[in-house]
This record gives sequence, C-alpha cells and structure tokens, in this order.
Amino acid sequence: MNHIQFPADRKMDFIAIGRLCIDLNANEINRPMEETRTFTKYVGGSPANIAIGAARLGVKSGFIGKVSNDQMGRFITQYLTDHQIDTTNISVDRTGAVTGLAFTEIKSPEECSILMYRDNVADLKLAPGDVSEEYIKQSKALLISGTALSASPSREAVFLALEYARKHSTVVFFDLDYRPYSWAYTTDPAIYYSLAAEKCDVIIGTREEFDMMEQFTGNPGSNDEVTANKWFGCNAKIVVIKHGSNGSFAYTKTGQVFKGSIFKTKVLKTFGAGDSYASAFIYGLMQGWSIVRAMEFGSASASIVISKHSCSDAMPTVEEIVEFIAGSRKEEQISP
Ligand SMILES: Nc1ncnc2c1ncn2[C@@H]1O[C@H](COP(=O)(O)OP(=O)(O)O)[C@@H](O)[C@H]1O
Ligand SMILES: O=C(O)C[C@@H](O)[C@H](O)C(=O)COP(=O)(O)O
Repeated sequence: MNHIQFPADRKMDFIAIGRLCIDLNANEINRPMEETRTFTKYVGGSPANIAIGAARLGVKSGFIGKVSNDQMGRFITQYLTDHQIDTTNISVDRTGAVTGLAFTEIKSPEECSILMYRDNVADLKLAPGDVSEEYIKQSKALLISGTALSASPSREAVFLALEYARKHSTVVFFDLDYRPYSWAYTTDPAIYYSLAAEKCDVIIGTREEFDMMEQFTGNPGSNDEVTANKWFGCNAKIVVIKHGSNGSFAYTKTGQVFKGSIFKTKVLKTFGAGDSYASAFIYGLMQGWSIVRAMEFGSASASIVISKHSCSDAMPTVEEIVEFIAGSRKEEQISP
C-alpha cells in the first residue's frame, strides 16, 4: 500500500530548501575541542546533507538556498554540482553575509557535540523572491528543515515554498532539525514549527524535537501515538519518530505503526545519523517500497554514516546499503 502518492511526470524528483553550510569535523577524535588543532572541511547543513544523500542514491535532486559570496559559498555550490545536484535555484548573497560553520567535537562515540558559528549567515537571507513556483511545480517532492524557520526572511521563503508545493501537489517532507541555538526566543520554535508541520505530508523528527513542538499543548509521557495523531488531524500521512540507538517508529494516517530497528556498528560519531536516515527513507518511499523496507534502508544508511568521519561525503550508494544489510544479516546468522 502506497501511503504517499508522488506526482508523475515531473522533471525533478526531489528539492530541498534551506541551510547550506560547512562542517569542520575534528581530525583528532576522542578529545575536547579545546585540544583540537585540525579539522576536515565538508559541505554540511542538514537539508544539504539530505539532498546529497538522496542524490547519491540516484534521486534527481535540486536545492533552493543562498550561499555567501566568497570562497566558502563557491565551494558549496561546486560540491553540489559535482554531486549531480541542480544548483540553478541557489542564489548568492550580496549583503556580506557569511557561511555558517559547524565545528564538531568528537570526545567519544557517545559524547559528540557541535559548536556552531552562525552570526549573519547567508542561508537565513534566503527570501521569498528567491523561491520559484515553477521550480517547485517541476518536482515530485520538497524537503523543508526547521532551522530555516528561525529567522526572517528565510522563514517566509519556506512558507512560500510550502504554499507552492501544496498548490501543485508536490509532496512535502519536514525534517524537524531543531537546533536551539538558532532561535532568539524559546517560545518561537514551537509556534513556527507547528504552523509548518500542519502543511506537511511526512514529518520526521526525534522524540525530543516533537516534545519541543508540544511544549504548550502538552502530551503527558510524550506518547508517540498521541504525537502522530495530532499531525494526522492536519495534512500528514506518515509521522516518523526517531529514538536514537533505540530505533524509530513510523505511524500512518491509516492507523498502522512500524518499528525500525537499528544496525549495530562501530560508531565514530553520532551526528549525521538523522540526515542519512532521512535521505534513504525518502528514497525508499519514492521507489514505492513499503514503509518497513524504507525504514530499514534509512537505518542502514545511518549506521554506515555514523561509522565514518563526515556526514555529506559518507552518504552511501544503493549498492553500499544493500551490501551492508546483507552483511549484517549474515553476521546475525553466525552469531550464537
Ligand atoms: N548508536 C547507533 N547505532 C546504530 N544506529 C543508530 C545509532 N544512533 C542512531 N542510529 C540510527 O539513526 C537513526 C536516527 O538517529 P537519531 O539519533 O534518532 O536522529 P538524529 O541524528 O536526527 O538525532 C536511528 O533511528 C537509527 O536507525
Ligand atoms: O546541520 C548542520 O548544520 C550540521 C550538520 O551538517 C552536521 O553534520 C549534523 O549535525 C548532522 O545532523 P544529524 O543528521 O541530525 O545528526
């Protein structure tokens, strides 16, 4: 049963809108940032990582975003072009804004954190005038990401993109991607996230992210089913609630619930799990697979990425994921 009907005959499969940044991942792992001297530079930003992951799986992808008018901005656009992502709707900031930087600290596989430099960032300068109705009309799906809602004019640009997507039946995915430091007021995220989530077809987030959205409405005990049903009362058809190393649950509007298990791996760092999971899960749905199979693909992709140093560069191909799943099954059979 297909819970999501993707429109046929569109030029593009998938467009993401929002953050295009740089990840600077610590080379010297297992130590605090204060003692870290060298970093490797990768393209980053949650929606960028998801688009790169989708493109690596063969999804015809594009991006709506804004980059800084400097070497960093050009590095990002070139990387996306080299990875078969359409960049025609990425505009260049002319106000002197900079590229957001995410320095990652890998103290241990369990203790990872991100230090963000995000003052006057170009991605949040994306404005409604940068969003093309024609471009969104040409795509089967659109992915929005919560951080782009944290400031104007990026917030309005995303809401306009949502309007265009709904007008043209482009399926909307919402990866909640809640980063508290992006928000000036603690009351704002729940308000804007909810206004956006009301319009989306598939909502993907961690339990903590959904808790943030429910901070005013309450959901005693943070019950996943209660959370999912809230969004089924709006436009959602699938709600995915992730629980880190405890796996994930997908709820459908038709009343089904599926558990996604994890693939054990040698974890190098935990960030990148959500983005790789989302890209492979979306890929699966776009192939018309069952939700369970799409979740398995998502979990396997996450497992591969968290065992590697980067997020974007580590996004696996279909063949790598298939091989990884087959290898994990074999291991299960031989373990006593
Ligand atoms: N330690 C882990 N080992 C294996 N898989 C993991 C681990 N942590 C997360 N995952 C996989 O990545 C998915 C998303 O992870 P999660 O931490 O919930 O999201 P996010 O990165 O957005 O916070 C999980 O549902 C699971 O499949
Ligand atoms: O989103 C960012 O700005 C940083 C990402 O590029 C980063 O690597 C990361 O945190 C990935 O997030 P996750 O997949 O939600 O763990």
